[in-house]
Amino acid sequence: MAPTVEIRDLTFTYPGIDGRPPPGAPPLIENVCFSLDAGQRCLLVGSNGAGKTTILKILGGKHMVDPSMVRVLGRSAFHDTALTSSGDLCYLGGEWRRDVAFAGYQVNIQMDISAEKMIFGVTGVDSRRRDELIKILDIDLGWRMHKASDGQRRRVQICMGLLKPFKALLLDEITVDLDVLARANLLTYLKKECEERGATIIYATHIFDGLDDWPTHIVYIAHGKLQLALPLEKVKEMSQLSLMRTVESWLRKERDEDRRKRKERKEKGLPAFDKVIEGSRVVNNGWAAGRLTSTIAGEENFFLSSNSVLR
Ligand SMILES: Nc1ncnc2c1ncn2[C@@H]1O[C@H](COP(=O)(O)OP(=O)(O)OP(=O)(O)O)[C@@H](O)[C@H]1O
Repeated sequence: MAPTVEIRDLTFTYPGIDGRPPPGAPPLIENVCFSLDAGQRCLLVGSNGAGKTTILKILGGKHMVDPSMVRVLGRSAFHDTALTSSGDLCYLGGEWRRDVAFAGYQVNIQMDISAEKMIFGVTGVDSRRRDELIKILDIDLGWRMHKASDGQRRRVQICMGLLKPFKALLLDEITVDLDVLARANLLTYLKKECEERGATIIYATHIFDGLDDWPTHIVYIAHGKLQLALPLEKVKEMSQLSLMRTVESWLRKERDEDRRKRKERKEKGLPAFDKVIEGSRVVNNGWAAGRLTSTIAGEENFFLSSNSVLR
């Protein structure tokens, strides 16, 4: 069976305003390869700025790359919007933290609206799944979103995000606001989703509480390059430390190496940090709501689209 997520030689540079990488800009993500099968849960780890969010956004179809570089359920999310609109592929992170899709609109999660209205506004969902999520996340349907705490608001948002039975889920640290119990319950639920339904999850996080036995795989990225993609057992064989201490040791080594290189550059009279190439920052973080031309017909028709860069 084909892997659920397949990344082959993924290379990416944020485009400038003209849609092309600025001349001289080095790739931000370089030759990343890994794949995950149905039922697997991957922790995506790396230091700040390593490229985790960028990879998740590419997988989620928010930045365009050559469709041969990333396949989710055999398709490219950027080129085939049905992958996300059907709920088969779900991305929770980034922009999603501020707004949620509600009854076909983007809604700010701090509006004066009840949790019940938000959650029941998502149509076409299985009521048993909805009830289970409400229970697991311990949501009071009477909460008013504008008066709810950050964590309460986040629980409603996570509930809404998970209502459709995804096949692939991309999580860019969404549990920071959750209390210990809500986070533990959510992690247990997500594990069950993989074991019972064969869902595949990639979870980028810096919080390792309760994660020692949660993932099946670990992927470590540094400076946009793959350092390691291994099953959890292999990582445990390599290190006697807890997962958090293991990752900490990798990041410490990486930082020491970076410092050593910077020192060497300084000694040679070069600037310690690489020169930042101007023009590669995308306004709105690469997201432009809507498309000028639908690409739902598939990637083979994509050359017809006038919006080949942002979506
Ligand atoms: N829209 C953008 N345009 C240009 N460069 C960007 C953009 N967004 C992020 N970057 C750069 O890409 C690199 C990787 O960022 P990314 O957000 O993917 O890292 P991350 O691993 O998720 O970090 P963190 O752990 O801090 O969330 C960073 O150097 C960042 O400055």
